[in-house]
Amino acid sequence: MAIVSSHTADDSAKPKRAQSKPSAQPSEAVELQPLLSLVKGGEMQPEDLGDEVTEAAPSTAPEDTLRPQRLQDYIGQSSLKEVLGIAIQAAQSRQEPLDHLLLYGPPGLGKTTMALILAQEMGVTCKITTAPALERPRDIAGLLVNLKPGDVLFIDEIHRLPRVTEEILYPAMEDSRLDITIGKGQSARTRSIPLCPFTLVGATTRVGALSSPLRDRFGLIQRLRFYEIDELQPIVLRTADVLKTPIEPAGAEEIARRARGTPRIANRLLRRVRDYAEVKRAGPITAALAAEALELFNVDPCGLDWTDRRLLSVMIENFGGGPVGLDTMAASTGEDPQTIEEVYEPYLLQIGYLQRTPRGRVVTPAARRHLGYDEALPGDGSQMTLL
Ligand SMILES: Nc1ncnc2c1ncn2[C@@H]1O[C@H](COP(=O)(O)OP(=O)(O)OP(=O)(O)O)[C@@H](O)[C@H]1O
Ligand SMILES: [Mg+2]
Repeated sequence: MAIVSSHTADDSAKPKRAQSKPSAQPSEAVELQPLLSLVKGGEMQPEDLGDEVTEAAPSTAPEDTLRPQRLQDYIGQSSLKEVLGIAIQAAQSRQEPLDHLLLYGPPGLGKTTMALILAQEMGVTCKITTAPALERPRDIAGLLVNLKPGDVLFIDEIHRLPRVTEEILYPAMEDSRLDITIGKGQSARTRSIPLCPFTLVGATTRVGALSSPLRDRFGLIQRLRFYEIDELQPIVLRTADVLKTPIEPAGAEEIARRARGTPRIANRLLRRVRDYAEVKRAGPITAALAAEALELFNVDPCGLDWTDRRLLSVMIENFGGGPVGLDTMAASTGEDPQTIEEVYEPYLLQIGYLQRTPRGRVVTPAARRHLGYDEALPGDGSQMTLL
């Protein structure tokens, strides 16, 4: 079933709709006019259509209320903003849709937010869906035929698109054309339906998992990087303002320092600190209060949580610091290998606590120091120089 939610350019005052997730409640069937005309003409059977293509019900999901609406309010990612700012201006002056865009990077860095901003800046609607919801060709067909000129179609986790669905996207992206096969066996025929030119924005945490034909059809491929503390601090201040939570700049900085370079985590930590401050009736969030609360929630001064510390300490204690293969790390910690690779490892690599070598992952002396282990044990990052 394809679940899609729409964000229109002028809906900032309306309640925000949920980012599409398979759990969203379907409410209203999407029009399938061009396909329906084929049904009326007897060329397609009604069962050929995606009868479950639906729109998600409006929602006030906390994440949606915190998203900045305009490019100028999107903090950090300066080179991404510059590239997209130019692309928007050029597309607007030519009165064309924006080129197809692939955004990749670890979770929570602002990919969905950027897709919504792009639609807002272009004055079009953003339809949001996620690849696992596009199981069958008719799911994606139903979405494509309903796009208006210039609309943004945002597909989250695009590396998970099934092959059959992906192949429908190729002519749609290149020639604004939908090729569908009608009927089965010997009587099967292919029909082409013209589509409105649109912009596909794909998001993924695993750009390497995309097939090259799909990757090559994106005109813009942009990576989101982790945020610096001085970029996360204004994000925390802005969120505190939206949540009407009194906070001092130093309090916001303390939260930013422990947020693993990730806005979503910064916002989540702020909510935890806000709870703590309210329960303790502590007044505005100061640096000391933020530190006290986050210690309680097991978030250390570098932003490492219980799982990060466990991954590193298992590697040090059981494998002399590495090299350790991903599957071995997963088996020894009980974590899923993909979660380690996509969620935990990128930040540990970024802050230099983990290194990847051809023989596996290695814990660095800096990580040993941080966790209070003896730095000079065999198997630590000093072996790296030999590899
Ligand atoms: N540059 C930014 N400025 C302000 N807030 C941001 C920024 N980037 C992200 N956020 C906030 O962080 C939260 C997570 O962002 P978003 O959902 O866009 O991340 P994502 O990259 O799509 O994550 P995922 O890979 O898990 O889908 C949102 O609530 C958003 O408000
Ligand atoms: Mg997202």
